This record gives sequence, structure tokens and C-alpha cells, in this order.
Amino acid sequence: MARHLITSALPYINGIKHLGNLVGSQLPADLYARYLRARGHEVMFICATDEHGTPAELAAARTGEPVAEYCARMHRVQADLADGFGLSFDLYGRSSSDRNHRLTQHFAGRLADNGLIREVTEKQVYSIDDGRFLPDRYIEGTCPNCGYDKARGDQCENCTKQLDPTDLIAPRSAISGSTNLEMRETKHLYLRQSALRDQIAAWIDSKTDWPILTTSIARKWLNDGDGLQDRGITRDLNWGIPVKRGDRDWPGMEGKVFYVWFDAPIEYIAATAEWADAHGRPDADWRRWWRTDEGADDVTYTQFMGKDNVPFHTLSFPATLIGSGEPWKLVDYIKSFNYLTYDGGQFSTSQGRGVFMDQALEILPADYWRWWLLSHAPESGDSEFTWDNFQQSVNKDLADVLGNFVSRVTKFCRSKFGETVPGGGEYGADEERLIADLTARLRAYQDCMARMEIRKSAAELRAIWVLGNEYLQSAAPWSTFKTDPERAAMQVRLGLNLIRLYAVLSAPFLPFAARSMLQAMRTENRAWPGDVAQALQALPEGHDFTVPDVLFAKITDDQRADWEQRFSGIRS
Ligand SMILES: Nc1ncnc2c1ncn2[C@@H]1O[C@H](COP(=O)(O)OP(=O)(O)OP(=O)(O)O)[C@@H](O)[C@H]1O
Ligand SMILES: [Zn+2]
Repeated sequence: MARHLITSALPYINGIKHLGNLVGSQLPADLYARYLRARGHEVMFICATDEHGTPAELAAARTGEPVAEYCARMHRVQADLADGFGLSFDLYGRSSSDRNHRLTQHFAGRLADNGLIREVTEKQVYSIDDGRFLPDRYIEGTCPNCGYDKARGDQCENCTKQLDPTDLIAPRSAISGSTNLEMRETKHLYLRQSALRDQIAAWIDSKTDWPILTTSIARKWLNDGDGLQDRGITRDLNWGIPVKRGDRDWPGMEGKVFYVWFDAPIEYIAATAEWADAHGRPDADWRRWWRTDEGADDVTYTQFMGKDNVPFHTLSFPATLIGSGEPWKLVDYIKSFNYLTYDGGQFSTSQGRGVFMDQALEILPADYWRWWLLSHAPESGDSEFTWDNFQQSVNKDLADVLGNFVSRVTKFCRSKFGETVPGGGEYGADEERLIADLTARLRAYQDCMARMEIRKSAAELRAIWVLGNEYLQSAAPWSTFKTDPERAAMQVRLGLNLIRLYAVLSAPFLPFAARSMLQAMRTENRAWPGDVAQALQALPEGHDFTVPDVLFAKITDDQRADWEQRFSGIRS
């Protein structure tokens, strides 16, 4: 048994997440966590809402709520949706937690003590009418790169270029629209990433097994232009973690907060502490996951995220941890994803384009989405969601292959032998071959899962389901029964046991269907198969079962057309 720490990129608080967010971080992380738990490993699976920064303040301003209330409400909304999708976090924390305040201030203090913080007096845009500075998204204007007229102070959504507020042409306040702006002096802290460049580069170079997508993005930032740049880690805002040096005040930094990208990854650690708090456990219980001097030496730490988050996880967060000079656990593997696109365009939260988690659950059960998203995960390149593809994949894989197998076996057994596993008969050559094929496929499935090759894992699992259907088709117990009822009983007993085995193997992908299958088989036996032949003996003669309701209903052409229409516009 090994120990695995798994974190998913933190979903930002300013709205309900779309299917792209889900497949780019939380869902594959859940798949991996569920798989490792099923294999008997000790897993700590952490996620949290990312609650600081200007978009949260602006979203709260739009609903008229105080930002703290807005975040608390949206956290509950997101936590419920995560539950609805079966995301099995050990803790779903909040980056605004007290734990994160203290840890973020702790890291800033350590970095300062180690000479890795620079205090810089610089000019920032100040709105005279609003009486405040306008960092990041508080300022809008025309993009100097593409001419888009709603570019924001941190980034142009149209061409994705990263911007500084001072880059914008014809800038205006996002709060009041005022153009009565001036440049004012203000003091900020910069993390001296440049001083850690060589150490981080050597660390990245040692990660020879990481996806190219991950290392290529890291190397670009390390090497392009003048190399890794120092990064401003504070802002003139009210909402956020107050700038402190450990637990001491930081002269000259009164009324300022840490930049969201400084505190968000620290929340991975803080959320693990929140987990200990929530369970009334001592600090040692979370520290053994994070401190290599307190037990985390044998932890394997894997992070999941979309490609736009890679720079912060390969450079900035490691700079924080390494720069602290304390023995914090660094990530062992970063699984990064390309983008899921929606029907020929981008998913977009701000533009309300695509299908969002709440809408998805309104129309279909979570497993339908989990299956499609995971079996089409954007691993080697971007992948596209189309309703046509979704319908085909759900109908073929889930309804025709897995669902059909379960239905045929249970219904046939009920009609000929009753709802009890029948005895009699012995394996022949067909059964021996099936077991050999299943054994080989199982090994391939496990290998893909261990390497986090999500699409290939889905393909292997599907192949395992197909083996059952092919067996059933050729064994044809409904014909065998007429001449050799004992043999038909053996075939059906094997089929019923396969249903239990399929539930166990499919649970990381389809946790809800797996539960229904186990309930129908009236068993709690979720043991991962060591030996396939043995696993197929789990339900003995005389064991009761029930015929389950339809596991997966097919998506009709009318439904597809209806949804295609309904989700073609923009969410209001
Ligand atoms: N279309 C997408 N496909 C795959 N992953 C995505 C996609 N869009 C965002 N992600 C990832 O989702 C995770 C959560 O992102 P976050 O909540 O910060 O939203 P975001 O990146 O601002 O997306 P959006 O701009 O659409 O709101 C991040 O790891 C991000 O990289
Ligand atoms: Zn632009």
C-alpha cells in the first residue's frame, strides 16, 4: 500500500463551472483517486474553491452581496454540484479559510527572511472617481495586441495575451466606467523567482516522465526572453489575505492583500489542514502529507490541471515552497490537459457559452457525463464536445454494451432460474478463454490507469465490457438451456459474477452505476480482482440478486436535437 496525495486545480468561485473545467481538472483527478483507493492505497484527495481576486469582487458587486457572503454561497453551490458528479474529495476547502490566511502569511514571512521578496514602489492606475486603485480586472480597455475593446487589466479574453493594466489603450474603470484615471505610486512585494530560476530549471529537468505539455510550458517560461521573471504577489484590494510577514505586520503594506495566484496553491496545503480540523485530528495528521521531515517522504503527489494553470504549478508554487527553505513536499507528477471545446467554439464562463455542471445534471445522470468526458479527455490535443458524438458514445458504450449485458444476463436468469445464482455445470474451453482474455485486458487497464492515460483506460474498460457481450452472444444460454440446462446455469452464473466484477472495475468511471449494479447483485464485495477466475466465484450458488432498473437509457434523436437547440445560445 502506498500513500497518494492528489490535488485538482482549484475552481474559481465566480460562477458555476462548465464541462471543460470539469474534465480539465476535477474529474480526472477523481478517477485517479477512486482507482487508487480501490487498489487499496491510502489517498488524500483535495480540492477547494479559489475565492480571492478581482473577478470574485466584481461578481459579488453584480449580485449586490458582500463578497464574503457571495463566496460562501457559491462555495455551497459548487460543493453540491461536486457531490452530484460524485467527486470524491476528502475535503473541498476554501482558499479564504483561516488556515490559508495563516499559511500564506507564513510563507511570505519565510520568503522575506530568505531574501526572496523585493519591495517595489511602482506606479499603478488609480481611479479618482472611484477613490481606489484598479488592479487586474478592475480596469478595461482596448487590447494593444488585437484591438478587442473589452480587454481586461490582466488578460485579453479575445487573443488570450497576458496584460498589465498599463498596457491597455483607452483604459476605463470596470466599476464606474470612469476614464478619470491617473498613475499613482504604491508599494508592492515581488517574489524573486529569478533568483530561484536555476534551482527550478534543474528540478523540471529531473522530471523526465512528465507530459510534454507540462514541461514545454514550464521551459517556455523559464527560458523565453529574459527568463523567469519576478512576480508581483500583492494588490491594492480589500478582499483577500492581508499582507503580513508571518504573524507580524509588514510596515508599508497596510491595507493590501496577497495576489490570488500567490495564495491559491497554498490552499492545497491549507485544505489538508482544514480536513484535519474537520475531523478533529491533530496537526501531525495533515503534516504527514506535506512535510517530508514529518512523514511525507513516502507520499506520491499528483496534480491535475488545465494547461493555462501549468506555469503557476511548475514555477510559482514550487518557488514558494523551495524558497521557504522548509521541507515541504513538492509535486511528483503534473497531469495537464488541453482544452475541451464546445460545438466549434470555446467554453466560456464569462460569456455563458457551453454546458454548465448544474444544467448537465438537470438533463442526465452524472455517469453519462463522466463517461463521455473521461473517454474523450483532451489529453494529446484539444477535443470537441458535440451533441451527436455525446449521443453516440452514451448509446453505444453505456446502453448497448454495459447496460445491455447487465439486462440480458439478469433477465434471462430470472426467467429460467429465478433471482438466485444457479448451481451446476463446469467451465469449458470458452470460459477458460474468456478468463484469459479478461486477465490480459485487466492488466492493460491497470497499466493505463497507473500512467493516468485517461482515454486509453476508458478504451480498455470498454473492451472488458465487450468481452462479456461476445461471450454471452457465443455461449447463448437461451439456446444451451434447451439441451443442457446445467451448462446454461454455469454460463449465467459466470455472467452474474461478471456483473459484479464490472461494477468493481467500472466504479472509478461510473460510481453511481457501479453502486446500482452491486445493489442489484446484493453484494458489498468491492474487492479489486487479483485473480480473475477467483473473482468470478464471488457470488456463489444460491446467492440472491434482483434485476436492476434500466442502467442507461438511450438518448433519443429528439432529445439530442432539443438539447442542441437549448444549449446553442448564451446562458443569461
Ligand atoms: N475548456 C477547458 N477545457 C479543459 N480545461 C479547462 C477549460 N477551461 C478551463 N479549464 C481548466 O479548468 C480548471 C478550473 O478553472 P477555473 O475555475 O479557474 O476557470 P477558468 O480557467 O477561468 O475557465 P473559464 O475562463 O472558462 O471560466 C483549470 O485547471 C483550467 O485550466
Ligand atoms: Zn487581444
